[in-house]
Amino acid sequence: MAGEGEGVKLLGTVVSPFAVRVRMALHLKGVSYEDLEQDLFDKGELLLASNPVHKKVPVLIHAGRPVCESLAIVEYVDEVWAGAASLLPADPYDRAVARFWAAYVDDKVVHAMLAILRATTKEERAERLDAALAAVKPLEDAFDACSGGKAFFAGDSVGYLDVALGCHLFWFEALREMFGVTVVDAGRTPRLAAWAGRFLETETAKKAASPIESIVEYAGKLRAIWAAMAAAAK
Ligand SMILES: N[C@@H](CCC(=O)N[C@@H](CS)C(=O)NCC(=O)O)C(=O)O
Repeated sequence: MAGEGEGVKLLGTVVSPFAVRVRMALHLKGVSYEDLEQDLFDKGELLLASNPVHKKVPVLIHAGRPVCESLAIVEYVDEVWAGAASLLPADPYDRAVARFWAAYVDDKVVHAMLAILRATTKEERAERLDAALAAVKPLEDAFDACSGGKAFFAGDSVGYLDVALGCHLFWFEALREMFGVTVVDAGRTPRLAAWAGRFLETETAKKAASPIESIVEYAGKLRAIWAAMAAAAK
């Protein structure tokens, strides 16, 4: 196994929630790394060679070897830098539950968020916001069982599921700025809203945060590309 102290590089972008997730894990574990900002509209050789299957960020390069997929990277970081507090729960059942919800976030919540961004009319966006609120509701319902009534999904401090969901809060905020929609809503999901407030106050969230204006700019570019593709397909 590669040594803990050997060179760590992160191929990411400042706006990628999945890269933010990895930055959060590295911060929690106290790992120093080099952040290599990628241009996703003009992918570089290192990214293509490091993640030839999906060609996506983030990729963590540790001692020259690439690790792909943000949740796999978080688990890798957790295992390699085992000296710092564990991100995943110690109990196998709790670990399985945390992994289940993290996969749920990346499937249902991310899908719902992108659907809002892709909407082309106000009506479509309103419908998709309802779907997004329905997608986050099960996480609201799971919060007490996961947290044991404590501040974070992982208990007294931030852990695996906190970073799995928390990395998306900056995009939620960008959607609010762009379209006035609120995905984690204090009225409908009060526990999640309170959790989000606490999470954003942590040093980890502050250190890894994406600037909202950069997300808005990037999201605008994506929407322009999708609109051009739709027009070309007509
Ligand atoms: N499941 C992947 C998702 C990564 C992902 O979607 N990355 C986006 C940026 S947020 C990307 O690299 N997109 C470039 C592309 O699709 O070509 C993970 O968790 O790492």
